[in-house]
Amino acid sequence: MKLMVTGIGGVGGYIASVLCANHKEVTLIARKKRCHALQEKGLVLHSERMGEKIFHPTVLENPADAGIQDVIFVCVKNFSLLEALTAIQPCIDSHTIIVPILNGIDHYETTCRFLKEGIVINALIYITAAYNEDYSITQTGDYARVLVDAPNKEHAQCVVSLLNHAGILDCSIPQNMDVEMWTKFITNCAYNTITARYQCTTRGLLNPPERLQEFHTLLEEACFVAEAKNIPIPYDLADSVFDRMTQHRTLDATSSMARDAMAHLPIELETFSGYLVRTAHESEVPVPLSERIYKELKGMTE
Ligand SMILES: NC(=O)C1=CN([C@@H]2O[C@H](COP(=O)(O)OP(=O)(O)OC[C@H]3O[C@@H](n4cnc5c(N)ncnc54)[C@H](OP(=O)(O)O)[C@@H]3O)[C@@H](O)[C@H]2O)C=CC1
Ligand SMILES: CC(C)(CO)C(=O)C(=O)O
Repeated sequence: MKLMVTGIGGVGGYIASVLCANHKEVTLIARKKRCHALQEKGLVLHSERMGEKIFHPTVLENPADAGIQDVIFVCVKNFSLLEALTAIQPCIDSHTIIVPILNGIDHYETTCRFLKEGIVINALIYITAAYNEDYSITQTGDYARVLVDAPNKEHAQCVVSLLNHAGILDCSIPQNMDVEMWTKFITNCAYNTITARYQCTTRGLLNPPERLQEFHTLLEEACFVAEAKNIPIPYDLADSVFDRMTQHRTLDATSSMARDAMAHLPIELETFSGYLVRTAHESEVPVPLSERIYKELKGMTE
């Protein structure tokens, strides 16, 4: 089976490691310095789930050189999605499965709309992973969980078979993918936004205490928007996400957007608060705190 991963950062590096540990024909797509580093040193993983590993898959800058693929995982930031999809088009025919594993709410629809061929899978991931200066990948924490779905369950099942490996990555098809997508989106609109705004870990939200209140309010506002879109989220979702993020994860945890903000890299602001605020306006749902923090983050990152 010919497998490709494009976007070898935190998420793509971990997904690629899982594939390399179990399959022979894996091609990684990376650009410039990252491509050269991966070609020279291999894909180096430091992981609480997988341990210390080095894999030596094929690494290319131009996806077209790899030819038609069976499955392609797209693991770039949301703002790089169209560029990455453009580059992989020569690798796609009508049987190719494309799995965009990104945060946000619209990457599945964007990918379906953009690609003329191929079978697109809806996917999301819970993980903490990041690339280091030497382009190695560090995964921390005891969780790495992917949820997938597609109109034809056999296609989604094919991705589960590739990714689900006990102790390394949990991958399954949920009962209601819309609810799962919105649950993740609501989490990101609040947790990623507040940790990026204050450039902090969860511990940094405890003091001053107003920050915790703001985190809860952001969760509530995002839940109101989901409800206005008739997404059947649980009635206590804001409370349960709040408890999960503050009580059941290490206080040293933070979000991918906070890490990017702290490193002065582009952030997925439009993917989270930008999209939420626009959707709230369309649905006439007031989201004053989301709007305020959206503007503040925009000012901080421009
Ligand atoms: N990291 C995490 O813990 C989590 C991340 N997510 C989500 O997963 C998605 C990916 O995030 P993450 O892995 O952190 O992102 P990273 O910034 O770590 O990695 C993105 C990678 O994509 C590469 N890239 C960008 N454009 C292209 C392109 N056109 N072709 C090939 N490669 C490209 C970048 O390389 P280059 O150096 O060339 O730009 C970089 O290696 C995001 O939507 C994020 O929100 C979700 C849950 C947790
Ligand atoms: C929920 C969380 C914080 C971890 O998976 C995340 O999605 C991120 O860091 O972007």
